[in-house]
Amino acid sequence: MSETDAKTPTNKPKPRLGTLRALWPFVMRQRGLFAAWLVALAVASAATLSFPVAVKRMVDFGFQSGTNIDREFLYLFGVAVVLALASAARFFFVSLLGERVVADLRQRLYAHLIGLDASFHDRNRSGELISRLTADAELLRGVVGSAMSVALRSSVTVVGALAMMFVTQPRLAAYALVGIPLTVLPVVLGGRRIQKISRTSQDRVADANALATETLGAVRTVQAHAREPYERGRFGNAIAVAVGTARKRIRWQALITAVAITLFFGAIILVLWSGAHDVIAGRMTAGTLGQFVLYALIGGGSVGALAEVWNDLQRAAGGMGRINDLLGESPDIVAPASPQALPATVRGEIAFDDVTFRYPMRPDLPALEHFALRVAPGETVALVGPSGAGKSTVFSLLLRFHDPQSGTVSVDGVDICDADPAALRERIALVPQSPTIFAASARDNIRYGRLDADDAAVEAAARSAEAHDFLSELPKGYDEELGERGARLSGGQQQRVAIARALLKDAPILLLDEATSALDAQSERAVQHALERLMAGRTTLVIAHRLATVLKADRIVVMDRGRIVAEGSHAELIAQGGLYAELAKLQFLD
Ligand SMILES: Nc1ncnc2c1ncn2[C@@H]1O[C@H](COP(=O)(O)OP(=O)(O)OP(=O)(O)O)[C@@H](O)[C@H]1O
Repeated sequence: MSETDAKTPTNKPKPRLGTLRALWPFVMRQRGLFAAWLVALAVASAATLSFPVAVKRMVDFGFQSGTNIDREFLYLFGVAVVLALASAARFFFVSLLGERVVADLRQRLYAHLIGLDASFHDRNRSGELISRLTADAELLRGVVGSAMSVALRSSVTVVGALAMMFVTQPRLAAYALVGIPLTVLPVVLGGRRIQKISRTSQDRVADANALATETLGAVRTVQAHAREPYERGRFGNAIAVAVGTARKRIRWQALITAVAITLFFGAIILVLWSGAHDVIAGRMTAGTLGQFVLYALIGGGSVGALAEVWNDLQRAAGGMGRINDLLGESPDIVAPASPQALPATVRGEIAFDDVTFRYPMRPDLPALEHFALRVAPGETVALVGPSGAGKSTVFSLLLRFHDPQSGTVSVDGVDICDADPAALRERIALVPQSPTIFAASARDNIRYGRLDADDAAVEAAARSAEAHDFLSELPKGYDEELGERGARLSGGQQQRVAIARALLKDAPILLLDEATSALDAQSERAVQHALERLMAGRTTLVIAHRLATVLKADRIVVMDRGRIVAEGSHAELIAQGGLYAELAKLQFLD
């Protein structure tokens, strides 16, 4: 992917109304509802259009003495009841259709987003993606659940009313026909503009959402800096900008509606004026003019509705364009068509061969350069180096979050580019520096390591990780909700939950990013014990920050600027002096 593509979708050409076609497959998955809606729509429209006929009968015959006026009113009421029932059915089917289609779309979008690779998520803010999932999807609910309905219903009504106007009075109808194209023109022209503004408007909403997601997600940092007023101001500004753009769109929409309605009714009134003269001259009955007036009003109302809906469709096309862009993103990291199976006998051997890698967002700076490392099954290798040396990148490449530009990474003798990423990741357990604790029960948090583990296995893992004691002391024990990002646990406790998760996963390869933050002595010892149990019998790559860890490693690899600069045991490396000796002095104060 080139760098211009790698930017956010903002630079892509704006979508046309045609983007809404992408909704069609989703609608077709609800065929039954769609068909039921069409039937209800047809019945309701027929009932609407037969109203003026009933009115004409009432006026022309019902008011003549000697006829049965009651029957005419009964007929009128019958039409009203059919209209009511059919309208209710139409509303029910189309609203449900909207809900289902949007639910389906959101589900697909989420499923797609969560599968996109690290470089996609590096360049897209999660808050913005959430906005696509919510605000943009919401716009489409409006389209399917209402705009589509109004559009079709109004079109049917306009055509029907026009046809009936011709049946009633061809000459007057011909006059009215001239008025319609006049009204459609400004609507179409204005619609283009609205779509453009609308897309910008949705982008601003996404900006505000992204900001809120980020700051609410880091609320402690915000409060610790006493930056609540600052963040309130920033969010307020983002919202104000969003409202400003929306206002522009609304203004255009209002203007177009006014112009369309004026033109249409202007034409109708002109026609009526001429009809009124016909009635006075005795060329037409009053009932016929009444029927014509009603058709003209029904038709005119529908044209107004179409004008509004046209604008809604333009807005939704903006949203759908965004969603389409996202659905069109394909991950760079995919399983090959016929992935090579990793050997059945798991050894846990790792090899980096002459790997050079630059992050897509930093093409100028190699994060790893001619990096070569072999780790034997069961060996523990400590990675040490200054910040930015590329230690975490080693993990990312091994997990295949990114592919190197040159060189190969292999596990158990298989180039990981030839393997299925899911199979590869099954063989690796990661304990990150700040573990991710989900807003779920402690049990489910540990079970994230192996979803089918039973309660006994979860508890055994927690015991080995020295997490059992504090977990069972929680008010609800293992069923206690840990709060978003583990807000209810201390740092050391969070680490032990993460270790329990990795123990449960029981993968042959362990990637461990040691926490830099100092724990109290007791917690530290518990974490160390838990880690020892976790590392036993596994190939371990550890980004080490503690002397104890470094001393226990089979080998220490010193990295600087993406390269390996020294290798050996602690004593050997200290004796060599150089970067390691310096780092040791600074870092391993204990
Ligand atoms: N997602 C990313 N996009 C662009 N550049 C990145 C990304 N992640 C890391 N880098 C850059 O790659 C280089 C190596 O980073 P890496 O995170 O591997 O270093 P590290 O040794 O783990 O550092 P630390 O000990 O501070 O975590 C750094 O220069 C960093 O700025």
